[in-house]
Amino acid sequence: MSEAVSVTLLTGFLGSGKTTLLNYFLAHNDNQPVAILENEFGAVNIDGALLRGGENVNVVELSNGCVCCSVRGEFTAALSEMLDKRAAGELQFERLIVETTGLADPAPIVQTFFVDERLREALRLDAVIALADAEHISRQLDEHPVAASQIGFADRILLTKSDRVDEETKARALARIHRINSKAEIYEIVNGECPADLWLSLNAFELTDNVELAGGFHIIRADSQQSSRFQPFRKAQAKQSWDDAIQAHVFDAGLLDLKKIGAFMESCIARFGNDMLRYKGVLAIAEHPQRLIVQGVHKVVGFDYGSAWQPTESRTSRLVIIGRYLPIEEMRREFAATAV
Ligand SMILES: Nc1nc2c(ncn2[C@@H]2O[C@H](COP(=O)(O)OP(=O)(O)OP(=O)(O)O)[C@@H](O)[C@H]2O)c(=O)[nH]1
Repeated sequence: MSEAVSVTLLTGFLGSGKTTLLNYFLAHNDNQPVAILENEFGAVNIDGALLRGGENVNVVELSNGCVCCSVRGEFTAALSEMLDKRAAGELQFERLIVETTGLADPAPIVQTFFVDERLREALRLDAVIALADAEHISRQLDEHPVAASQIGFADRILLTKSDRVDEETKARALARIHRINSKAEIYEIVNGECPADLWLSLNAFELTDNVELAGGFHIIRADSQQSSRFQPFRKAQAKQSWDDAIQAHVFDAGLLDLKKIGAFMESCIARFGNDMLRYKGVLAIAEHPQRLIVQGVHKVVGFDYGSAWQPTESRTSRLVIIGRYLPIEEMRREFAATAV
């Protein structure tokens, strides 16, 4: 059986720049066979000239509704059909990019890749990329809960259109995005000019040891000699608060008891799994030489042992949960009680 196809899910509110990013990618694609599944209510947004030039690009449109509403049906069927055609040699692609409509909640789409058996074997979800329009994201978050869900699910966030806002507006947008998802790295891009390796092949669903929080954002300018510049978040902005239902919560501790942390995770997933969008932990287990990694999307969870602790390292545990309506104080108490 051939290797699983790497899938990137592109999300972001209406007009956030998804198609612009795709067009930039296609214009700079080095002929790698790629398929794009578009869910755009019939509108052909991908630049036709680019498509004609790119013989290794296949665009499939899913136009009878929004993927998040028909996820068990049309979306799964469209993916299966693409896989059938690939197996029959009618479609060639090593990579699949799914562009969702700006109004789609990524939750059911992400889950499809883990729940459907055939898709789970043939496709490997690489990462969820969310685009956020620096000019409009604050209003979109105020008015549309789905905008927070898109950001909450993301492994990486691309902040677009910063050329249209002043520094103050950008800083506010960044602080709010970071409060919803403090784990995803943020890259500021203009007109889709983003090197492909910054949003493709991130392996975000692998059980890796990394549970760092983003401390700032990267500025990408295609015309710049320097390809990327890191800028820490402003301290003052971090104090501001908004009432987005979705938020990132960080739980820190030292050594944990294996049975207790197992029971805590199981109980959280059973009680609150529907409201836990994404979570990841790198945990130090008493009397165990390796890190315990836990990673999940709602009720789909994976555990594994990662790299060994070095003698010089202090064994600390960190769990980050991006969720909504969570009884955080109660969860903090329960998490703390799993310490040895
Ligand atoms: N000034 C500026 N305009 C941008 C930038 N990125 C995208 N745009 C423009 O924003 C508009 C919307 O971009 P699209 O790429 O169509 O956005 P989309 O997310 O695909 O939109 P939907 O498919 O409707 O959800 C287009 O006119 C783009 O040219 C940017 O960084 N700066």
